[in-house]
Parts: sequence; C-alpha cells; structure tokens
Amino acid sequence: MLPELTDLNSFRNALSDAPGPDLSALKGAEERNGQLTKPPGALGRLEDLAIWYAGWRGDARPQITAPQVIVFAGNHGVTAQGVSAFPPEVTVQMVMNFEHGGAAINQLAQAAGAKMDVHALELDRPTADFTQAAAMSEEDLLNALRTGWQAVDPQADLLVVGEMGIGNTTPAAAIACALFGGDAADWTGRGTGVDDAGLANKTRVVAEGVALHGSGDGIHVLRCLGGREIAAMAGAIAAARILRIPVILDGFICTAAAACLAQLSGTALDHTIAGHQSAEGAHPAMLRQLGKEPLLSLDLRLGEGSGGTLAINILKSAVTCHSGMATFAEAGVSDG
Ligand SMILES: Cc1cc2ncn([C@H]3O[C@H](COP(=O)(O)O)[C@@H](O)[C@H]3O)c2cc1C
Ligand SMILES: O=C(O)c1cccnc1
Repeated sequence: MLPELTDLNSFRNALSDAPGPDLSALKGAEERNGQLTKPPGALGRLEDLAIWYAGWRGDARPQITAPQVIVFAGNHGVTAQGVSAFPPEVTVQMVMNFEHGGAAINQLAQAAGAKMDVHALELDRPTADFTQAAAMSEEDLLNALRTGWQAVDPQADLLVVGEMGIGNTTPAAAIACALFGGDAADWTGRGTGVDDAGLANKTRVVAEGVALHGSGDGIHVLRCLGGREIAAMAGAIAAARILRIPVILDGFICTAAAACLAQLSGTALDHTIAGHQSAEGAHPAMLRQLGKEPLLSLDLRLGEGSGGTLAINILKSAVTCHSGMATFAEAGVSDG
C-alpha cells in the first residue's frame, strides 16, 4: 500500500522506510537458475536480470504480463534562455500526438505489449527560469511528486517512466552537476540538437543555475533545478519502489530524476535497471555515478521513455527463460 504524500517529509520517509526485495524469492530464483538446462552463466546478464526481477516480485518463478509506460509532460521557464533547438509549444503539441497514438513511444509501447498513460502537468504554467529563481515552490514540487506517485498502477508488474518537456535536458544537466559535481560543461549536451553557440549558451545557463541553487539534498535540487515532469518521474519511481514494481530507467532526463532519489536514500534505486545509454553526451557518466550498466546502446536521444520501453522485451525474455525453461532433472539432460 502506498502512504499518502502529505508533505515533502512524508516523501523522504516513505522512501527511506521502503522494504527491500523478498529474500526467499531471491534465493529460490537463484536455485532454480542453477538447475536450468544450460551451462552455468550461459545466459549472461539475462540470468541476473531474472533473479533480480524475481526478488522484487516476491516470486521465484515470475512472469511479466502487465508492463506500464507513463509519459509525463512539463514546461520550463528556462526555455526563455534559448536552450533548446525547438520552441516550448512543441510540448503540448506532442502531448496531443501521444494521445492520438502518433509518437515513437506509442509504437514502442505497443511493440512491447505495454499499456501507456500520459500525464500533462500544468503546461500553461511553466516552471520559473532557474537562473532567476527556484524552478518550483515546495507546493508545486509536492503536487508534481503526487502526480507521479498516483500514476503508478498498483497492478502493473513492470514500469517505465518517460517525459516530454522542451528544454528539459537543461534542468537534467543542472541536476547532475549539482548532485555529482564537476563543471557544467561535463554535464551539458546538445539535447534536440543545439549548435556550438547554443551549447555554449546552455552550459552557461546550467552553470548559473547550479551556482544559484546547487547545494542541498535531492529534494532541494529537484525543486530548484528540476521541472514538473522530472519530479513526477521521481514520484513514480519512488512509488514503484514501495509497491515492489521493478522499473526500467530511460535516458538522460529520467536518470536525472532517479539521481535525486539516490541522493535521498542509498537503496532508492535498487528496484531499477538502466534500459539504455542515450546519445546525450553525459548519460554514460550519470549511469556510472549511479552504478547502473545500460542494457542497450542504440544512439537514441529521444526520451519519452523510448529506451526503457525497448528494454522491456529484453527483461521479458530473461524472465520467460528463467520461468519457462526445463530443469536438467525435468528434461532428462545430464548436468555434467
Ligand atoms: C518533436 C519532438 C519530440 C520529442 N520527444 C521527446 N523529445 C525530447 O526532447 C526534449 C529535450 O530536448 P531539449 O532540452 O533540447 O529541448 C524533451 O521534450 C525530450 O522528451 C522531443 C523533442 C521534440 C522536438
Ligand atoms: O536521453 C534522453 O532522454 C534525451 C536526450 C535528448 C533529448 N531528449 C531526451
């Protein structure tokens, strides 16, 4: 059961009190893995994935039948600084495209057998430009976290969260810089495709934001430098942790949301894996900071949950092998 989010402290507490994986299911899955008709370790990382999934689901022989993809959308005041190659009105236009089934994520969710939900967060009320003020008030942040928290279907057995928000690679870079240190240039990339002058300007914007708001915990960083869709992704990933629903992380922006949770609790992301490595330059470094090894590397730089959703079929395949294969004893195969 999910506790109610009454204030930001209730979010912090729910995250730090969240239960871990089911140890007996983990042990059962490890034992089963050792008996399956294949040389030990021959399915490589698929074996680890299946065992990890079994532990979080509390079932040594699980199935994936109800994956959920949620796309959150938000608008960003920092776009006034000219940080994106596209205008902010594209956010609401893409939300309509998601609703009509016309975006890449619609096709990828369908191909993965996942249901897809879309939540637009106050698109007509962009966050503040973080070079001038905190992006969100505490109330704004709480509302956005709640939207994510409540968007997770408790019946889902796998979750991918994605986003749409013109300008949002800028807050994502600023979050990473504030949490992990280094220079703004280490974390700032081209997003939708800004040119060299655009990249220099974007790097300046990230540096200014971090200088103004940079020190504090994951909640502070998320509130001052983030955005509503980024906070909603964080809320959904945290809710999934409590509901023991495994999560496949998407690209640069999704991982920045997750990084805020990792700052709040060392075990906050134990139920997550990295679906892919994005072509946004600093994504590999962000994943390294979180100790996450991406499953795919396909040069995607889209967001929307695309890379996470593509990875659903890898995880499904891992779990299907684990739960469907015969053991040596069942198949009458000599185990060497
Ligand atoms: C048509 C279109 C569809 C998208 N779908 C995801 N994004 C991605 O690009 C945006 C981030 O890049 P930046 O920070 O450079 O604006 C986000 O909306 C992200 O989801 C899109 C961008 C566009 C233009
Ligand atoms: O990695 C991502 O999520 C990404 C990269 C570029 C633009 N939009 C999203």
